[in-house]
Amino acid sequence: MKGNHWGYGKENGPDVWHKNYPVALGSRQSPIDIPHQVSHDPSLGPIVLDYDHCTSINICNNGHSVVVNFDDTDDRSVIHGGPLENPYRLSQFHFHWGGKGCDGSEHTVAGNSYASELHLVHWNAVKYKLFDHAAAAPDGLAVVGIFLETGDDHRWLHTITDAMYMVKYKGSATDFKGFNPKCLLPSSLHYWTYLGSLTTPPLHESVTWILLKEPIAVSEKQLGKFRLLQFTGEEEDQRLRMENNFRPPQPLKGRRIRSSN
Ligand SMILES: NS(=O)(=O)c1ccc(CCCCO)cc1
Ligand SMILES: [Zn+2]
Repeated sequence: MKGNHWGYGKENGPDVWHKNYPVALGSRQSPIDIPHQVSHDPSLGPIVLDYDHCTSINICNNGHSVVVNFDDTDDRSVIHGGPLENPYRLSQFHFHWGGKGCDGSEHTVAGNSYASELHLVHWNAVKYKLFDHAAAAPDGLAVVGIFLETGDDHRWLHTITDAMYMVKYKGSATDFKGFNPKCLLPSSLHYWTYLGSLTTPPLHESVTWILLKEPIAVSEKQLGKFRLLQFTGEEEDQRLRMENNFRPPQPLKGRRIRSSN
């Protein structure tokens, strides 16, 4: 991986991330496979997403995914409840997906992948001053994972896919105001939760994962628009289509996965 930064290719993909990020071989890495039997924990309350005053800022292509960033300078959009001791502030959301007709989720359920996975990234601003401090702390982040399966058009996803032609190349960004990710939630907020990590470098073991059991449906056409994005910048000779930007499941290493009701 000399010089050529981490990515999802043969030379710089998940199998070699450990060379620059040794925590890749750690004891609480993500994603994982969610097995059939998960212990139900009646003490686990509902997860609450207070996004009514959320402020989206822009949508950008960071060379690894397409990301919608939020104003997280105050507690205007937080999640709380469930396994969380504090409220966690919404910072950004992004996606992971596969190639045409291939699955691209990061977490798998009883060995099965979904077409894509949406991550709503939140940080513990009660205990940490900055996102990057929280991102390196064991109780710093809470990521809500939502599975996407192919089916009917998603009524609201078009606002995101329509903006993608503006952020085709790595390093591009455009205004993206007034988007409330509540419209991307499934009808049920039942979830699995476990302690894990960022699924991309720096792979910090700082994430309380909250995976919603119910997937949302998006059309193959909508997913196809994700694949118009490129890993590479406008000025680069190589034109690498952004797809298969997912890390495969990692060893559970004795961790407990809990299920809300
Ligand atoms: N795929 S993920 O939700 O685990 C995720 C979320 C956020 C980051 C950015 C970490 C920046 C550390 O300074 C990286 C990965
Ligand atoms: Zn992610």
